[in-house]
Amino acid sequence: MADSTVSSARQLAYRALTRIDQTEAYVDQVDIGGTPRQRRQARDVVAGVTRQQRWLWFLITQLYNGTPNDLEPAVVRILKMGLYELLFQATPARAAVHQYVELAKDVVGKRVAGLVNGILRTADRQRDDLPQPDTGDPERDLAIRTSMPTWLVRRWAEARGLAKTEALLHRLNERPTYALHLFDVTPADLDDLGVAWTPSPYVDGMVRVEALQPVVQAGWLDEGRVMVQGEGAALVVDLLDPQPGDTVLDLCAAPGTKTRSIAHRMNGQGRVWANDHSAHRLQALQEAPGAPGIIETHTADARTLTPEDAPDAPTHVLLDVPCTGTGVLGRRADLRWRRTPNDVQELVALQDELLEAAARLVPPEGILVYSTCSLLPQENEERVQAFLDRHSDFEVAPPAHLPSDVQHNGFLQTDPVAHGTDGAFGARLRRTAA
Ligand SMILES: C[S@@+](CC[C@H](N)C(=O)[O-])C[C@H]1O[C@@H](n2cnc3c(N)ncnc32)[C@H](O)[C@@H]1O
Repeated sequence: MADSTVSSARQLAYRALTRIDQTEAYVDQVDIGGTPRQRRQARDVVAGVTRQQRWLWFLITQLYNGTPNDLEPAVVRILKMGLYELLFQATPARAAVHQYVELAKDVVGKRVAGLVNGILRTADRQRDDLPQPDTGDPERDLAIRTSMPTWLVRRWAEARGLAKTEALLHRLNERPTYALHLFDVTPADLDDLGVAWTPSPYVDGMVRVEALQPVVQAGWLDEGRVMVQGEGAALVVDLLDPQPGDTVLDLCAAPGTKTRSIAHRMNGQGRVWANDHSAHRLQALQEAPGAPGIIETHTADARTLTPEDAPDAPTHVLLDVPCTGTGVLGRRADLRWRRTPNDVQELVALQDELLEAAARLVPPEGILVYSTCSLLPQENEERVQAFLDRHSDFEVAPPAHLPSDVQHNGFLQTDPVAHGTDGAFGARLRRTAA
C-alpha cells in the first residue's frame, strides 16, 4: 500500500485488525506501529470495531444483498471499519466511504469497490433508521443492538431487569474516561498543563480527566507522581482503610495498583506484603516508580498460603480476586468476547477457594476485604453470603466511612450508570474475637 491514498492510521488499523482476527491477539497488546497520533487514531478504530463487531456484522447481513457468509474476511473487515467510522465517529461520510473503497481496492481488488461503496452509502442514507434485530427474543435483540454476548445480557437482565440492563450496556459502550490518583501533583499543576479535570465525587485526592495524553507526555505516570486508577478500585482501598503502622496482606496484588494506593495511604509506615501467583505480573509492581519502600513482594498461589508464610499479626487482608471483569468491560474492547459462562463457573469456584485460604490468615479482630471488578451477583454478594454461611467467626463490618450512595446492603458497590465509575464490589468482613 506504499503509494495508497488511504490514510496511514486506517492502514495501520486494518493490519492490526487482520492480525487480531488471525492470531486472536489481545487488542490492548497488539503492536500497531506508526506515529503516536496515527497509533491513537488507529487504536480508536481497532477498539471500536472490536467492541461493536456483533452490531456491525448484523448491519452487514441486513445491508448486503448476497449471502453474507460468502463475503471474504478482508471485505468484512473493511466494511466493519467503514461502518464504524460512519456511525460512531464524526468522519464526514464522503471521506469515510472514499477511504474504505480505496482500502478495499488496495487489499482485495477493484472488483469489490462497488460492493463496499454500495453498503457504506446505504448505511449512511439510513443512519437514522437503521435495520433493527427482531428475533422474537428481547434479550437477544438487545445483545445484538448493543454488541454484547447474549449470555451476559441474560445474566444482567435476570439480576436488574431489561431496562436497567439496557442503560448499563449503553454506558459500557461509551468512551471510558480516566481517573487519576494525585500522589505528588496538585490540581493546579493539571491546570498549568492545560488538562481539564473535575474532582472525584467519591475519592479524596482523585480527579476525573477526559484526556490522559498530556499527563503521559509530562512524564508524570513514569515518575509515579500520578497513577491511573478506577474510582471503584480506589474505593476498595478506602473500604480496607489501612492506617500508618498497620500490616496489610494483599493476596492477589499484581499489577499492584491497589498495593500502591495502600502504601501511600500508610505514609510509608508499616508493612504491605504483596503476593501474587504470577511473578511476571508482580514485576510491574516491583518496577513501579515512586512505590513506597514498605512494599514487599512474594510469589505463591494464595490458596496454599499458611500464616507461617506471611508477616505476623496482619491487621488487614485484601483479597482482590480474579473475576470476569464485567465492571470494567468498557475499558477492554475484547473482554466481552473472551468471557464465557464456563469462566463464571470456574472463577466462582476459585473465588471460594481463595476466600477459604484468606480466612486462615486473618487473626481475631482482623479485617478481610473481598473485592472484585465484576457486576455479576454470583461473584459478589453471593460469594460473600456463601462464605458467611460457612464461617460463623466472620461478620460484615458495614462501611460507614464511605459515601452512602456507594454502599448497598452493607457492601461497597459502584455502578457505571449510577456513579459514572467502573463497576466494583467490596465486602469488609471482621473476624470476631477468638
Ligand atoms: C483482579 S487482579 C488483581 C489486581 C490488583 N489487586 C490491583 O489492584 O492491581 C487478580 C490477580 O490475582 C492473581 N491470581 C489469580 N489466581 C491466583 C492465585 N491462586 N493465587 C494468587 N494470585 C492469583 C492474578 O495473577 C491477578 O494478578
